[in-house]
Amino acid sequence: MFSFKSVRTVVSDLLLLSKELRTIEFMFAFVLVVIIHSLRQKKNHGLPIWPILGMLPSLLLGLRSGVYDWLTKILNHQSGTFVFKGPWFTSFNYVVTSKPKNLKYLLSTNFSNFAKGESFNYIARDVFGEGFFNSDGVAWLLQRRAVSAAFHSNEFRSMTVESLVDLVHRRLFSILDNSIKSGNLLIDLQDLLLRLSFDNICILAFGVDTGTLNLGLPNIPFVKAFEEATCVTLLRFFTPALVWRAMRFLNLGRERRLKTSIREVHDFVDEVIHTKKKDILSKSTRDKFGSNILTTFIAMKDDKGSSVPEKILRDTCVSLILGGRDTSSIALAWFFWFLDQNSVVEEKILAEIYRIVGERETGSDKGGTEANLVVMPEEVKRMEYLHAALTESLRLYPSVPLEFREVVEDDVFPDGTTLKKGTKVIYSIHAVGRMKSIWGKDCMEFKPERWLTDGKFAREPTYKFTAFNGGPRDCLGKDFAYYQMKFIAASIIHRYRVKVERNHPVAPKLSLSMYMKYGLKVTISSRRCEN
Ligand code: HEM
Repeated sequence: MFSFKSVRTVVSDLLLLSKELRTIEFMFAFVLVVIIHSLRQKKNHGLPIWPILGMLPSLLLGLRSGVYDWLTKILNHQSGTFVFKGPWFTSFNYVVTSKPKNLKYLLSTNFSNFAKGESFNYIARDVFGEGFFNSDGVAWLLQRRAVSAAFHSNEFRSMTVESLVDLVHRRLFSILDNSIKSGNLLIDLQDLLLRLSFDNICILAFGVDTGTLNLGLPNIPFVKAFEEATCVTLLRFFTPALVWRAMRFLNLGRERRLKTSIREVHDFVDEVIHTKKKDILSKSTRDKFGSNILTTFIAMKDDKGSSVPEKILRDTCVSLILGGRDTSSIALAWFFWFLDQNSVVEEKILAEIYRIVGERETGSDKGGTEANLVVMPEEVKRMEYLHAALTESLRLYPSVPLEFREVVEDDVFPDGTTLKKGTKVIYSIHAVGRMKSIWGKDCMEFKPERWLTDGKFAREPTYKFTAFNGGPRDCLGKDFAYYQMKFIAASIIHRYRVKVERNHPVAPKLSLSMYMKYGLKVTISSRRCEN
């Protein structure tokens, strides 16, 4: 029998339940509306915008899957520009672009309104200080002028030729020959190329032979520390400032590793500067590699007769290593990976080398098939197809994939995007090289021919091919880099066949420079055996 009381309890329980159900229903509906609303933002903004977190969840997913391709996909979808909105109440917002007309405006037309800026300078200051990659105004201009004068001197050019012959023919070839003798061992070509360009820039810029490409491939702690430092610095750009600053303050995680790496990088460079200064003062040892950028910097005096401060010397050296070591070796690693999949291109490069060295005057080393052939500087310059193939590789895998700027005064991009003073701008060099609107439907294919007109290399404007930047901040080492890359590539291709390991994983690493994340594992065989 039901009592009146128990019926009342059941009814009140049911009422309570239905109230709770309604609350749950309401919350569910609310969450659904928020999700639908956030996802619908994707159509207009390129990414969902979530309450409080903004676009951060998508960025975290993008960082996991590969940030360069992720950005390129959004940029292609958004016709070349989108605004990244970070969490509420933070300044973690960016205008991201890859539109040529915006780039022309930013790099050249209104260059002075797009600085490296205070916030980016702060992010990279721990590693690069006030070095030319990380400074604006007078500090940048003075370093640029000094580096430019050194790069364009005849002495620098002839030293480049000399040191490359030694590094490639004596050191690199010994290692490659050894690997053949030992039964075609797997080698990491990217690692060898990085060692080569590191030794080369240290010889040319500092007059110091670091010998990382010597037989036995010695471990130099500086190298690992440098790679770690550039990697963590890039991650800071994609982390809300509050988070990475807190991690730095508490000495946690990657910020802790960064601190150790920076110490090692600075110790190495300080030691180089200290030794050079001692050499100059004592004059007891003659500089083995003649004058170099560092000795020029040490000797420089301002109007008041003061020398360049030690800190600026260090910052310039660290920037020179970044510019000189990573860029051209990484570009070569991607290039050899492309060649492995494009045997026709490799054959064309080989044919070009044979044709050009075959035209040498009688009496000189004719040796198109000569094993020890040393390619001469004038011959390197005439290698138009090789130049095109390297450029094509850089289009798809630019050594510097992303660039960062800050807007100085309120402005508007030519595509109509509003830029408030202090807006942070990222331009994706990686995306510019992969836009259908610039390169056509076959933009993802590796085709050196797209750079050739009547067999001659035809350059594109710098705001379409931005691998070397453009305008007043364009790459000062471009000619040097092309010479170095062409000389190394021609020498290797002429003498060896390079085969990439089957199923070798290939992906770009997240860092300031676009290393191959897993290196480039290859086997080498001698072409002599084929003739
Ligand atoms: C494939 C090879 C290279 C590529 C793709 C490349 C790319 C670039 C890019 C994108 C910039 C602009 C950086 C910025 O403003 O933040 C730059 C600047 C610069 N690069 Fe290169 N670079 C290469 C090789 C080199 C080499 C080998 C050197 C020197 C040994 C060098 C020296 C410089 C210098 C000094 C600047 C500073 C320009 C300035 O801020 O005024 N680069 N390079």
